[in-house]
Amino acid sequence: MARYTRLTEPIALITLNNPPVNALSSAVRSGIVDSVSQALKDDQVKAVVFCGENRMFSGGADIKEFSGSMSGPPLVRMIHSIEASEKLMVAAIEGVALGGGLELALGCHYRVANTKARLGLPEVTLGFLPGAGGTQRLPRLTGITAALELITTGRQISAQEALQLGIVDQVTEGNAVQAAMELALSVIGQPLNPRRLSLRPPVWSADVDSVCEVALARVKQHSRGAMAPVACVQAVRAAAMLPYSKGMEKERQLMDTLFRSSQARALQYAFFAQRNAGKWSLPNGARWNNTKARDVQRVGVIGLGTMGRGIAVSLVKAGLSVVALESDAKQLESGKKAVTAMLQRDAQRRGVGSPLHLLTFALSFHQLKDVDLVIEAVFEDMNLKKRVFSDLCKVLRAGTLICTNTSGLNVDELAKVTDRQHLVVGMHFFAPAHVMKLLEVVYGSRSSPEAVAVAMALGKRIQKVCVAVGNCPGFVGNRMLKLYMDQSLYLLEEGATPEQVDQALEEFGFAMGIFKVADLSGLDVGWRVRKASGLIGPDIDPVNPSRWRLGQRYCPLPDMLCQQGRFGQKTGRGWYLYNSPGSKEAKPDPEILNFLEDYRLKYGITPQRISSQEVIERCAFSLANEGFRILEDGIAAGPEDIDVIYLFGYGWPRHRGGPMFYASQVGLSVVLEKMEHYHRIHPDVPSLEPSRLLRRLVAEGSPPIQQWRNHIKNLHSQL
Ligand SMILES: C/C=C(\C)C(=O)SCCNC(=O)CCNC(=O)[C@H](O)C(C)(C)COP(=O)(O)OP(=O)(O)OC[C@H]1O[C@@H](n2cnc3c(N)ncnc32)[C@H](O)[C@@H]1OP(=O)(O)O
Repeated sequence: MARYTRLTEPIALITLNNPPVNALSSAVRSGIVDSVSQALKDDQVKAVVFCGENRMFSGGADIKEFSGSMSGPPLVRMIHSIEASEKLMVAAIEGVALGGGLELALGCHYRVANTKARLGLPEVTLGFLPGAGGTQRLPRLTGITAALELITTGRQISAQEALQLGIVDQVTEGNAVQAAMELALSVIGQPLNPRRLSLRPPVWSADVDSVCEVALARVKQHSRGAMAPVACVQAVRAAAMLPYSKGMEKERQLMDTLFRSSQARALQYAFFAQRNAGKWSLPNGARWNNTKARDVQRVGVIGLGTMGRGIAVSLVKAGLSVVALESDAKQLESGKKAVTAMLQRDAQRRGVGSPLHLLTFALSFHQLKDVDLVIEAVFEDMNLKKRVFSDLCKVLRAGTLICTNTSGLNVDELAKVTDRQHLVVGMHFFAPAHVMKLLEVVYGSRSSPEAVAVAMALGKRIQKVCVAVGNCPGFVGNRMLKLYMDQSLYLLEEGATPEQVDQALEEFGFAMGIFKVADLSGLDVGWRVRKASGLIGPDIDPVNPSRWRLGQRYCPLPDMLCQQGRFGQKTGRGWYLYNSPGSKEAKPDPEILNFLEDYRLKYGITPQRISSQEVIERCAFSLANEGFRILEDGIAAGPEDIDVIYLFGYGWPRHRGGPMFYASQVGLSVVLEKMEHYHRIHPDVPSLEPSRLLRRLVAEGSPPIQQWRNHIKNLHSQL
């Protein structure tokens, strides 16, 4: 797990060997300790160079080990003895040096990095701090301000930036091991104490308190209740105030608290859930590792509205050739201007050449004849999409895939109008499509495994987090969102205000409360969908709209707002008031409070005091309860996929893992009890009834989330 090699006379090479990222597992740490001791015993060896197998230094501590009992040599002690060694230690960094990987390098006396290497301390993203001395050594190299920024964000930096910050001593375009050996040979014999970061005094300066306060305010604003960024600031502050040994004590105390926290468990779960999502499987047994995706080079994008523009930009940025089609010259021109500007801005920001040569703009379907795959992104209207699909079949080559960007329309119904149902899949992008990371890849009943594989591979290529999901109204994300929105609206009817609901959700950690999100997306969007689905029609009294539709409770509040022209941010008024149309700052609107009071009076509803706890329980548990139904229906392969969708598409706080993980943490029996309670009080809301799978998991002793897939399999085999 760590290979020891004697190089030229005075140098030994220690190669970390634990593919794919050379994580510092217990075996690797043991290997390093043994190899260092071998080098120390060999009188001929004057210097040691550390590197990683396959030109990858190290991705840090082995995250899998955190959930078990830790064994092997502790990282802190190992790095300390490397730094304290009387022989010269040099890190040769290629690929990445992250977390414990970088901390190991910081324990070395010199660091050399290849130009393409990336360095960082991302522990904060896993709910930790750099607990192997990183919070004490890094500030002693870079100063407090840079260390605070790097450690509280977990940002990865280039070798060049690391050189500027003093984190590495040399950057090489060539082989870092070779460069590290040359450096070692040139400094052998020089005193090592000045190179031992732990011997440096605290990095105190007169403005330390104010710098740390600013950092604390920033992390509190961004972290939405996450503990780790706050602990990172406290640990770095210690490096400014205390000698190294005392700073290390502080680091350890803070780390102990974080290590035991449910937030750290949630963040590590999220790390693996995200990577698991790429390992898709379909109910028919097709999987990511038994299905080949053919190559896609040229993609057609139909419709250059908001979604089509973002999709085209994502594709071009990934180096794909794109034919972007619009139905009339005016729309094409405005789409072209927008896409071009977005791409040019991006190229400028990244300091790369403009990729506009990859783009062709078209008005005729014939220009799509030689594309490998089409993404239709026209307006969310089934008939319009069907027309586009059948027109496409007249020009496309036989094997070309047709993907629809829809947020919930029936993929099977669309596929039926084509001559290639097996090559039709949904690709549900999230707005703005060039920014949002999530992509739901929707397989219909006839979609072939190859079509799913192609869509998933394309999504990965354009750097999306892709989740394969089955076909049902709203798929996974929006199907669950509907129930979450319903509960939020019922809470308004029962006595809450939009800001009260939003505040509870934001304190829970959501990026934005649901009413602010609704204002941002536009209330008219859902209004149109409700009209199209027959929930609003000529038989509904616009003045006293019914609160009972299609056999269950219905909240007409958003329709009533739309009737008043309150469409959200775009009209300057929605659930909140804005300074002007398009402005983003949401302010409570007294008119809304009066409107809600009148509404309750009109319908004889006695307002209740709604606690934040009730807001969270009704919203978060409803999401999870529907998630269980989605699992029962086989629409998502596992709870991790649902959580990834909520983390990347709906602003669910990462330090709470996702709605399914949250339910598992709160305790499934608690969730069941609460759902039973709310369903008893609101029997007119069928979705509050606990799902069968939730009941079953509780009956089976509430197994850990990692085992749910087996229980779901058993459930399916008994159906
Ligand atoms: C205290 C805490 C200390 C001291 C720490 O060091 S905590 C760990 C800090 N390190 C990190 O947070 C780095 C995490 N890893 C990554 O950011 C990326 O994996 C990568 C940049 C190193 C490589 O990215 P990429 O090439 O895209 O590959 P994947 O992300 O898909 O990863 C490949 C597989 O490796 C597994 N992996 C990655 N890092 C670790 C790790 N530190 N410990 C254990 N396993 C790791 C990852 O899960 C993938 O596994 P499979 O899905 O292929 O099974």
